[in-house]
Amino acid sequence: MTFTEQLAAAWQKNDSQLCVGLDPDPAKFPAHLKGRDDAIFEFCKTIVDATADLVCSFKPQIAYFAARRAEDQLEALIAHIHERHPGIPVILDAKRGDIGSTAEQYAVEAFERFKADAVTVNPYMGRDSVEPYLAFPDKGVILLCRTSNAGGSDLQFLDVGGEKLYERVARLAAEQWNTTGQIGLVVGATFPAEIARVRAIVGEMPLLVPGIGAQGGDIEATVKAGRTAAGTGLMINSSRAILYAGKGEDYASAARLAARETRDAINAHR
Ligand SMILES: O=C(O)c1cc(=O)[nH]c(=O)n1[C@@H]1O[C@H](COP(=O)(O)O)[C@@H](O)[C@H]1O
Repeated sequence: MTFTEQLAAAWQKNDSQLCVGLDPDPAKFPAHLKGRDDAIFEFCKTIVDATADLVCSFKPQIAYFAARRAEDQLEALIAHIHERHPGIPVILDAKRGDIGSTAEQYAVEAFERFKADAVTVNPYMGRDSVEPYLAFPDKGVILLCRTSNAGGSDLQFLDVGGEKLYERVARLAAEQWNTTGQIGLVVGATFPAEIARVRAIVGEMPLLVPGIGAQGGDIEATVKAGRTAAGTGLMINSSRAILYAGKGEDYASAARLAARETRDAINAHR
Protein backbone atom coordinates (compact mmCIF):
# COMPACT_ATOMS: atom_id res chain seq x y z
CA MET A 1 0.00 0.00 0.00
CA THR A 2 1.28 3.49 -0.75
CA PHE A 3 1.44 6.26 1.83
CA THR A 4 -1.53 8.10 0.31
CA GLU A 5 -3.63 4.92 0.19
CA GLN A 6 -2.80 4.21 3.82
CA LEU A 7 -3.65 7.78 4.77
CA ALA A 8 -6.97 7.68 2.92
CA ALA A 9 -7.87 4.44 4.71
CA ALA A 10 -6.94 5.92 8.11
CA TRP A 11 -8.96 9.09 7.41
CA GLN A 12 -11.97 6.92 6.79
CA LYS A 13 -11.49 4.22 9.43
CA ASN A 14 -10.91 6.63 12.31
CA ASP A 15 -13.04 9.44 10.88
CA SER A 16 -10.09 11.65 11.69
CA GLN A 17 -7.87 14.33 10.15
CA LEU A 18 -5.81 14.59 13.34
CA CYS A 19 -2.09 13.80 13.38
CA VAL A 20 -0.63 13.38 16.85
CA GLY A 21 2.92 14.72 16.94
CA LEU A 22 5.38 12.78 19.10
CA ASP A 23 7.79 15.39 20.48
CA PRO A 24 8.93 13.76 23.74
CA ASP A 25 10.56 16.20 26.17
CA PRO A 26 11.73 14.35 29.32
CA ALA A 27 11.52 17.58 31.34
CA LYS A 28 7.74 17.41 30.89
CA PHE A 29 7.31 13.71 31.65
CA PRO A 30 5.26 12.61 34.64
CA ALA A 31 7.35 11.91 37.73
CA HIS A 32 6.97 8.13 37.66
CA LEU A 33 8.82 7.92 34.30
CA LYS A 34 11.78 10.08 35.28
CA GLY A 35 15.10 8.24 35.47
CA ARG A 36 14.00 5.25 33.41
CA ASP A 37 16.34 4.35 30.53
CA ASP A 38 13.38 3.70 28.23
CA ALA A 39 11.32 6.70 29.41
CA ILE A 40 11.07 8.25 25.92
CA PHE A 41 9.80 5.02 24.35
CA GLU A 42 7.45 4.32 27.24
CA PHE A 43 5.97 7.82 27.23
CA CYS A 44 5.37 7.83 23.47
CA LYS A 45 4.07 4.24 23.38
CA THR A 46 1.49 5.06 26.03
CA ILE A 47 0.34 8.14 24.09
CA VAL A 48 0.18 6.12 20.86
CA ASP A 49 -1.85 3.32 22.42
CA ALA A 50 -4.23 5.83 24.02
CA THR A 51 -4.92 7.75 20.80
CA ALA A 52 -4.42 5.36 17.86
CA ASP A 53 -8.14 5.00 17.10
CA LEU A 54 -8.56 8.80 17.00
CA VAL A 55 -5.83 9.76 14.52
CA CYS A 56 -5.00 9.58 10.82
CA SER A 57 -1.23 9.55 11.43
CA PHE A 58 1.55 9.88 13.98
CA LYS A 59 4.49 12.25 13.49
CA PRO A 60 7.59 11.59 15.61
CA GLN A 61 10.04 14.52 15.54
CA ILE A 62 13.54 13.06 15.19
CA ALA A 63 15.37 15.84 17.09
CA TYR A 64 13.64 14.94 20.35
CA PHE A 65 15.08 11.43 20.07
CA ALA A 66 18.50 12.22 18.58
CA ALA A 67 19.21 14.96 21.14
CA ARG A 68 19.11 12.33 23.86
CA ARG A 69 20.81 9.50 21.98
CA ALA A 70 17.43 7.77 21.83
CA GLU A 71 17.27 6.80 18.14
CA ASP A 72 16.92 3.17 19.25
CA GLN A 73 13.77 4.17 21.12
CA LEU A 74 12.48 5.88 17.96
CA GLU A 75 13.07 2.68 15.99
CA ALA A 76 11.26 0.68 18.65
CA LEU A 77 8.39 3.17 18.73
CA ILE A 78 7.81 3.08 14.97
CA ALA A 79 8.00 -0.74 15.02
CA HIS A 80 5.42 -0.71 17.82
CA ILE A 81 3.05 1.52 15.81
CA HIS A 82 3.34 -0.74 12.76
CA GLU A 83 2.81 -3.89 14.81
CA ARG A 84 0.03 -2.77 17.15
CA HIS A 85 -1.73 -0.18 15.02
CA PRO A 86 -1.29 -1.34 11.43
CA GLY A 87 -2.69 1.06 8.88
CA ILE A 88 -1.79 4.24 10.77
CA PRO A 89 0.95 5.96 8.75
CA VAL A 90 4.05 7.25 10.51
CA ILE A 91 5.54 10.51 9.25
CA LEU A 92 9.14 10.95 10.34
CA ASP A 93 9.58 14.67 10.89
CA ALA A 94 13.22 15.23 9.97
CA LYS A 95 13.02 18.22 7.58
CA ARG A 96 16.02 16.97 5.66
CA GLY A 97 17.51 18.79 2.67
CA ASP A 98 20.84 18.17 0.93
CA ILE A 99 22.52 17.34 -2.38
CA GLY A 100 21.33 14.15 -4.05
CA SER A 101 24.08 11.79 -2.87
CA THR A 102 23.54 12.80 0.75
CA ALA A 103 19.76 12.86 0.36
CA GLU A 104 20.02 9.20 -0.70
CA GLN A 105 21.40 8.44 2.75
CA TYR A 106 18.67 10.46 4.47
CA ALA A 107 16.05 8.54 2.48
CA VAL A 108 17.58 5.22 3.55
CA GLU A 109 17.63 6.48 7.13
CA ALA A 110 13.93 7.43 7.06
CA PHE A 111 12.52 4.53 5.10
CA GLU A 112 14.87 1.57 5.72
CA ARG A 113 16.32 2.29 9.15
CA PHE A 114 13.30 3.90 10.82
CA LYS A 115 10.69 2.32 8.50
CA ALA A 116 8.67 5.52 8.32
CA ASP A 117 5.84 5.74 5.79
CA ALA A 118 6.66 9.37 4.98
CA VAL A 119 9.29 11.97 5.80
CA THR A 120 9.32 15.75 5.94
CA VAL A 121 11.82 17.34 3.54
CA ASN A 122 13.02 20.91 3.06
CA PRO A 123 12.74 21.63 -0.70
CA TYR A 124 14.98 24.70 -0.67
CA MET A 125 17.81 22.87 -2.51
CA GLY A 126 15.52 21.99 -5.38
CA ARG A 127 14.36 19.06 -7.42
CA ASP A 128 17.49 16.89 -7.32
CA SER A 129 17.53 17.15 -3.51
CA VAL A 130 13.98 15.73 -3.39
CA GLU A 131 14.33 12.99 -6.02
CA PRO A 132 16.17 10.42 -3.84
CA TYR A 133 13.10 10.20 -1.59
CA LEU A 134 10.88 9.67 -4.64
CA ALA A 135 13.00 6.64 -5.55
CA PHE A 136 10.93 4.93 -2.85
CA PRO A 137 7.71 4.98 -4.86
CA ASP A 138 5.35 3.97 -2.05
CA LYS A 139 6.65 6.46 0.49
CA GLY A 140 5.31 9.89 1.30
CA VAL A 141 7.51 12.96 0.83
CA ILE A 142 6.14 15.99 2.64
CA LEU A 143 7.74 19.24 1.56
CA LEU A 144 7.91 22.39 3.66
CA CYS A 145 5.83 25.01 1.85
CA ARG A 146 4.42 27.68 4.17
CA THR A 147 5.68 26.91 7.67
CA SER A 148 3.81 27.82 10.86
CA ASN A 149 6.50 30.01 12.44
CA ALA A 150 6.53 33.80 12.16
CA GLY A 151 9.98 33.77 10.52
CA GLY A 152 8.65 31.56 7.75
CA SER A 153 7.62 34.79 6.03
CA ASP A 154 11.24 35.97 5.76
CA LEU A 155 11.81 33.79 2.69
CA GLN A 156 8.59 31.95 1.88
CA PHE A 157 6.74 35.23 1.36
CA LEU A 158 9.24 36.74 -1.06
CA ASP A 159 7.93 37.63 -4.48
CA VAL A 160 9.53 35.42 -7.12
CA GLY A 161 8.33 36.79 -10.43
CA GLY A 162 4.65 37.42 -9.70
CA GLU A 163 4.08 34.78 -7.06
CA LYS A 164 5.28 34.10 -3.55
CA LEU A 165 8.04 31.58 -2.95
CA TYR A 166 5.70 29.23 -1.07
CA GLU A 167 3.28 29.34 -4.04
CA ARG A 168 6.13 28.39 -6.35
CA VAL A 169 6.97 25.44 -4.10
CA ALA A 170 3.32 24.33 -4.19
CA ARG A 171 3.19 24.69 -7.97
CA LEU A 172 6.46 22.85 -8.59
CA ALA A 173 5.38 20.06 -6.26
CA ALA A 174 1.98 19.65 -7.89
CA GLU A 175 2.92 20.18 -11.54
CA GLN A 176 6.46 18.84 -11.91
CA TRP A 177 7.90 16.94 -8.98
CA ASN A 178 5.07 14.60 -7.96
CA THR A 179 6.16 11.69 -10.13
CA THR A 180 5.09 9.08 -7.57
CA GLY A 181 1.86 10.76 -6.51
CA GLN A 182 3.16 10.58 -2.92
CA ILE A 183 4.13 14.21 -2.33
CA GLY A 184 2.40 16.28 0.35
CA LEU A 185 3.02 19.78 1.66
CA VAL A 186 3.45 21.42 5.06
CA VAL A 187 1.29 24.50 5.52
CA GLY A 188 0.98 26.08 8.98
CA ALA A 189 -2.39 26.40 10.71
CA THR A 190 -1.28 29.86 11.78
CA PHE A 191 -1.80 31.08 8.18
CA PRO A 192 -5.28 30.00 6.99
CA ALA A 193 -5.32 32.34 3.98
CA GLU A 194 -2.20 30.66 2.66
CA ILE A 195 -3.64 27.20 3.35
CA ALA A 196 -6.52 28.14 1.04
CA ARG A 197 -4.08 29.43 -1.57
CA VAL A 198 -2.06 26.21 -1.46
CA ARG A 199 -5.21 24.07 -1.66
CA ALA A 200 -6.26 25.99 -4.77
CA ILE A 201 -2.88 25.29 -6.40
CA VAL A 202 -2.43 21.62 -5.50
CA GLY A 203 -5.89 20.08 -5.84
CA GLU A 204 -6.31 16.97 -3.69
CA MET A 205 -2.71 16.71 -2.43
CA PRO A 206 -2.47 15.86 1.30
CA LEU A 207 -1.50 18.79 3.51
CA LEU A 208 0.30 18.39 6.84
CA VAL A 209 -0.90 21.30 8.94
CA PRO A 210 0.94 21.94 12.22
CA GLY A 211 0.18 24.95 14.40
CA ILE A 212 -3.09 24.26 16.22
CA GLY A 213 -2.91 23.75 19.98
CA ALA A 214 0.29 25.16 21.49
CA GLN A 215 0.92 27.55 18.56
CA GLY A 216 -2.63 28.92 18.72
CA GLY A 217 -3.84 28.21 15.15
CA ASP A 218 -7.61 28.34 14.64
CA ILE A 219 -9.15 24.93 13.92
CA GLU A 220 -12.26 26.19 12.14
CA ALA A 221 -10.31 28.53 9.85
CA THR A 222 -7.74 25.80 9.16
CA VAL A 223 -10.29 23.18 8.19
CA LYS A 224 -12.38 25.51 6.07
CA ALA A 225 -9.29 26.69 4.20
CA GLY A 226 -7.67 23.31 3.73
CA ARG A 227 -10.31 20.63 3.27
CA THR A 228 -10.89 19.10 -0.12
CA ALA A 229 -14.33 18.97 -1.72
CA ALA A 230 -14.79 15.60 -0.03
CA GLY A 231 -13.98 17.13 3.38
CA THR A 232 -10.62 15.39 3.77
CA GLY A 233 -7.05 16.03 2.59
CA LEU A 234 -5.60 17.13 5.93
CA MET A 235 -3.26 15.86 8.62
CA ILE A 236 -3.73 18.53 11.26
CA ASN A 237 -0.89 18.09 13.73
CA SER A 238 -0.99 18.77 17.44
CA SER A 239 1.94 17.77 19.64
CA ARG A 240 2.36 19.52 23.01
CA ALA A 241 -1.34 20.22 23.59
CA ILE A 242 -2.00 16.47 23.48
CA LEU A 243 1.24 15.00 24.90
CA TYR A 244 1.23 17.21 27.97
CA ALA A 245 -2.53 17.61 28.49
CA GLY A 246 -2.03 15.77 31.80
CA LYS A 247 0.95 16.07 34.11
CA GLY A 248 0.56 13.04 36.37
CA GLU A 249 0.09 9.32 35.99
CA ASP A 250 -3.21 10.03 34.22
CA TYR A 251 -1.37 11.51 31.21
CA ALA A 252 -2.65 8.83 28.83
CA SER A 253 -6.31 9.46 29.58
CA ALA A 254 -5.73 13.24 29.48
CA ALA A 255 -4.06 12.86 26.08
CA ARG A 256 -6.92 10.71 24.84
CA LEU A 257 -9.48 13.29 25.94
CA ALA A 258 -7.52 16.11 24.29
CA ALA A 259 -7.13 14.08 21.07
CA ARG A 260 -10.82 13.23 20.98
CA GLU A 261 -11.83 16.86 21.52
CA THR A 262 -9.43 18.01 18.81
CA ARG A 263 -10.59 15.37 16.32
CA ASP A 264 -14.21 16.28 17.00
CA ALA A 265 -13.52 20.01 16.70
CA ILE A 266 -11.90 19.36 13.32
CA ASN A 267 -14.80 17.18 12.18
CA ALA A 268 -17.33 19.82 13.23
CA HIS A 269 -16.06 22.00 10.37
CA ARG A 270 -15.52 19.44 7.62
O1 LIG B 1 7.11 19.92 9.68
C1 LIG B 1 6.52 20.10 10.76
O2 LIG B 1 5.96 19.17 11.32
C2 LIG B 1 6.38 21.47 11.26
C3 LIG B 1 6.36 22.46 10.32
C4 LIG B 1 5.99 23.77 10.68
O3 LIG B 1 5.88 24.67 9.87
N1 LIG B 1 5.71 24.00 11.98
C5 LIG B 1 5.78 23.05 12.96
O4 LIG B 1 5.47 23.35 14.13
N2 LIG B 1 6.18 21.78 12.62
C6 LIG B 1 6.34 20.73 13.66
O5 LIG B 1 5.05 20.44 14.22
C7 LIG B 1 5.15 20.24 15.62
C8 LIG B 1 4.28 21.28 16.33
O6 LIG B 1 4.22 21.00 17.70
P1 LIG B 1 3.15 21.73 18.67
O7 LIG B 1 3.31 23.21 18.45
O8 LIG B 1 3.57 21.29 20.04
O9 LIG B 1 1.78 21.23 18.30
C9 LIG B 1 6.62 20.27 15.96
O10 LIG B 1 7.11 18.95 15.90
C10 LIG B 1 7.23 21.09 14.84
O11 LIG B 1 8.57 20.71 14.60
